[in-house]
Amino acid sequence: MAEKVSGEMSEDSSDSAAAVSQDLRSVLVTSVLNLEKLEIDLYRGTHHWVPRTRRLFGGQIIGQALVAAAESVGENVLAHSLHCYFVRAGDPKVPVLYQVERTRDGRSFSVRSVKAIQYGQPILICQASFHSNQPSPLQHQFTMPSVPPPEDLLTGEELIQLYLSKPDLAEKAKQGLNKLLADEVPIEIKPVNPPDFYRCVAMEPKKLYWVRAKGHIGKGDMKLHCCVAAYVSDYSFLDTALLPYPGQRATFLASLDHAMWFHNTFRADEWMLYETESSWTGGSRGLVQGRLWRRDGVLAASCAQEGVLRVKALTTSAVTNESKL
Ligand SMILES: CCC(=O)SCCNC(=O)CCNC(=O)[C@H](O)C(C)(C)COP(=O)(O)OP(=O)(O)OC[C@H]1O[C@@H](n2cnc3c(N)ncnc32)[C@H](O)[C@@H]1OP(=O)(O)O
Repeated sequence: MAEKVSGEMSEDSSDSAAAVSQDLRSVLVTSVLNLEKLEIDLYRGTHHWVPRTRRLFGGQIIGQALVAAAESVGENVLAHSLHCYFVRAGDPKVPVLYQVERTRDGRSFSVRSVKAIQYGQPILICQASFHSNQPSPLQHQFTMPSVPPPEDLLTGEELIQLYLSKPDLAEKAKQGLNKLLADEVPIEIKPVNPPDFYRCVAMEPKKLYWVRAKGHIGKGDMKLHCCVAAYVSDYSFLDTALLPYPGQRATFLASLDHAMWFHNTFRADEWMLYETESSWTGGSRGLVQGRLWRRDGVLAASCAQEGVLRVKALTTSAVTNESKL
């Protein structure tokens, strides 16, 4: 019989003392990243939130692939990096199978290859590397940008409500915002520098927002926090590259690859600052880089992604009504 893995981790004593009720648990750990084990190194994952593009959310596939890879390594190693290619669109109508290949186990590092499969074909290929914790005299990192704390900022939902309260809002824009509100994304965000709704001037391709998984995860297993962060890191990442182009609407936006490096321990259910920037666009593609900061200023993880960006010029009246959350 198939068993569930990873999502339901053991609680540490402070969490069990708090007796976290089931409905406060993050859906990311109870469902999305809770894979069904079918065989040794073979898992099945199901979907929770599906974007309006009707293709599977890339972050979900990466997070699930990392759960599958992490199941096959020792307890004392943590993911330090992953490199993925999205080779086909994921179909939300069927589950995804994850097949793990144990590429190498060394004294310090273990490498795994994971293929995410639908209809017998790979939709994602992922290499993940795990490392045992080792001390080092070499330690440096950039400094976290100075921003207002999450408590002083509006959530994505509150910003949408604010935009919806504008009396002269066009019907089409209202519909778009209401659809956004209805989305059941298992992530909470608080933008630090949200573009003004009516803004139709080019912005620097840089974003800053506080982000965390919705619901409670607990201190628990650092491996699982890495999987949750992998999920979160793909959310609203690639659209950073569109900020300089208010006159263009994306007709096709899809990530081609995603890389991630984990530097320090963190909790994915606590606010982290996501700093994203796009260093380049061209040839219908765009490159974005991201840094996930713990709120105490420690750099938790770095990410990079290239995506396809196909756009269409907006008419002047449409530019003013486009939502740029
Ligand atoms: C943004 C965050 C996310 O999570 S995105 C989700 C994760 N990423 C993904 O799902 C991407 C998965 N990968 C893919 O879908 C494929 O690798 C992609 C990127 C589409 C590869 O593209 P390609 O090799 O062109 O595939 P294809 O021939 O099957 O075409 C797909 C659709 O694109 C169109 N297309 C192709 N080339 C052009 C072009 N030069 N100009 C305009 N359109 C083009 C094709 O006609 C095809 O369209 P359609 O699907 O038939 O409507």
